[in-house]
Amino acid sequence: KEKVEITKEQQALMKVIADAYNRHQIPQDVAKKLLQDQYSAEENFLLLTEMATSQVQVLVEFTKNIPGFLSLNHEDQIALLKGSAVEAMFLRSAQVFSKKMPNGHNEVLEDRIRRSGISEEFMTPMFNFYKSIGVLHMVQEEQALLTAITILTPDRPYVKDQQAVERLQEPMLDLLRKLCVLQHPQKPQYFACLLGRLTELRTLNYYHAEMLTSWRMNDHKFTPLLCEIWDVE
Ligand SMILES: Cc1cccc(C)c1Nc1c(-c2c(F)cccc2F)nc2cccc(C)n12
Repeated sequence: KEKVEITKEQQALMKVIADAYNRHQIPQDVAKKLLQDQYSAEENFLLLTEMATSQVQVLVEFTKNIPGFLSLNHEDQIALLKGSAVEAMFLRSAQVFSKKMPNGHNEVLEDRIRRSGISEEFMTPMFNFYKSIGVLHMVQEEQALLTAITILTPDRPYVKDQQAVERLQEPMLDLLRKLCVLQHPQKPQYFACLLGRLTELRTLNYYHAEMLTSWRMNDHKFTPLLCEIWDVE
């Protein structure tokens, strides 16, 4: 049985990533608004747009705190952010959704999302993913590392220096593997399961692109930041 040890520098890396992840939380006022009294589909959509915009801002701030990210080629930094935004936001909202709020609020948030003019065909994969993340009961450090690993995916479109991204992603994967062994000793497959969620995440890019198109067809307005990160309008 191998003895799993987290080294000093891995502890330091963990602290930097976890602090960055916790420091940049979605403003509670935005999430709280969603839980207030009745809204029309239009108002629900506007609130979700505000929530999505703040999620992109939180994502950019978190990414800037990933050790080594700002030393990457600048075009590659943009390519990584644009290529991972949807996945990182699904991860973040899955975590917000699956535990952050007092009970009863999850149903209200789910109801708001379901009644915001988004068609059913996108709801099912979205909520299936939220549930599949919820059942894992990830600790904060695992969530933060998994998000950083998602952002540091070398084979995003237009990334030129993939090796430089791999060199940043590998230590995160190694640290996450050790953390899973230490946090979930009774589940030897836990690390593999987390990586399996990253594969499931990639399929959500497709649904998200479809959602954007259908919202635009119904003449829904986005914010400039959302237009920029997803090249719409
Ligand atoms: C904030 C939110 C939470 C849960 C579900 C949804 C539909 C949203 N809202 C959006 C998302 C989005 C996201 F922010 C996180 C996860 C999955 C997502 F579809 N993406 C976009 C893009 C343009 C406009 C909106 C309203 N929007």
